[in-house]
Amino acid sequence: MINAIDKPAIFISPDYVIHAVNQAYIETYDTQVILGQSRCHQISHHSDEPCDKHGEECPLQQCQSTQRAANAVHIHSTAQGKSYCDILMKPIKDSSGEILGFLEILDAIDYASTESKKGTMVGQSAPFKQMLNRINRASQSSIAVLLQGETGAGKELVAKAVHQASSRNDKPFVVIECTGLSENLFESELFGYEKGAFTGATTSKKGLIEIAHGGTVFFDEIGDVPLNMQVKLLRLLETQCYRAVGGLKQKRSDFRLVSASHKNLLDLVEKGEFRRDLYYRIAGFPIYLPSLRERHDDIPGLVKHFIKYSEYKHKKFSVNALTLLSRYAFPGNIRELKNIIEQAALIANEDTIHSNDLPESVQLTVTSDVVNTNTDTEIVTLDDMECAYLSQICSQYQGSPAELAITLNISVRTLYRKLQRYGLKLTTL
Ligand SMILES: Nc1ncnc2c1ncn2[C@@H]1O[C@H](COP(=O)(O)OP(=O)(O)OP(=O)(O)O)[C@@H](O)[C@H]1O
Repeated sequence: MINAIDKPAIFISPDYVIHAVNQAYIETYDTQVILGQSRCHQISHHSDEPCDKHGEECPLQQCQSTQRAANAVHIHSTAQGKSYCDILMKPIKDSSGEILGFLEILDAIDYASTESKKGTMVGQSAPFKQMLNRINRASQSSIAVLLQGETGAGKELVAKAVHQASSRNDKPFVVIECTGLSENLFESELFGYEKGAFTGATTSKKGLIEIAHGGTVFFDEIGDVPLNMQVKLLRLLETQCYRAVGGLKQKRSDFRLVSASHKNLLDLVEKGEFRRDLYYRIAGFPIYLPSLRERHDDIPGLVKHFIKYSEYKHKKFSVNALTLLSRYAFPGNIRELKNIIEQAALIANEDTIHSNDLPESVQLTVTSDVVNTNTDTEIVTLDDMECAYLSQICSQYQGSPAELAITLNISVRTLYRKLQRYGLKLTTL
């Protein structure tokens, strides 16, 4: 029976011991499975302890406490290295309802990775894993997905992931940028037009909705669609039918809907700026994208990833520069991080990128953050405080090192030692 499942699968008893395994599972992992002896965590995590001892949620324990199927996203050690995996755990009961064991079915997530990998979403923080869990759930059905998150948080990348992980992945993924769409453009871009429909329409043109047939349409910044066009959009989404501009024939397109907005759409509904019926049509399955501030743990991995795929792959960030980055608030999220890394790598004269190669905005905000740190909420180390303070001075001070040393009440040698330690340079040097 287990071999009838085409994804990697095992049957385990409540003590995590594997009693049945299919070929797909054996091929996924590099550790040999000995039936009646090997435990699932030894194979998938190379660990002698269950995964909840290492900060991951154990779906087996969830299953045991709820008596129902459970799922979780884990990082597994596979034959191909570390990779994301979506786990579905189902309790198997006997005729009296007693749990005999658990069926574990695994689904590899190839659109995300823990380490830098081209074309994937990089991250390993808890909020990132929660988001992956939602993406995987959404991609298994054709429910309308609404992505909500700050600008630059990765909404387009997530929309692509939903498409890539769905059964429509061999069909088109079409992006419709809703910001700035006038009424005329809205209709001709989405629905296309017939020859002679308006001055300049010398040939007929297919609309984006027709091109997307069979695939996914991503409406980016859907909150920017003006009220009068929202009615037309709702009609399209409800019926999947439309007419090209200047055309008489009704056309139909089968597409999966993914929308995104950085604005709070429910607030817009309350203000009367977004139709309530349209909101409920697009928000079948909301996915929240955490801001970079909520996933600070992912910053070092993202830094490595962006450097690796830049022109400056040989350069590296100093520990202090990374510390400053991980303290910055990133209002522009991952897009801002990517820009900052490219700028700093370009500015750095050496192979090591130091704190004072970072844009002033990072150095200044971080300094004031650190200096103003409220000791009730977070205590920073004296080294971090000193590093942030000196980096602020370095970016602003116009005098000589000797004058600065006197002001700081330290010797010039101590000043140079500290600057070298934190990878800083005075602008006047
Ligand atoms: N997890 C991630 N790993 C690697 N790169 C990422 C990740 N998330 C986002 N990016 C990159 O960050 C940049 C911004 O992402 P994206 O355009 O998807 O954001 P957005 O939320 O759609 O932005 P906007 O709201 O401005 O449209 C892109 O270059 C994207 O490739």
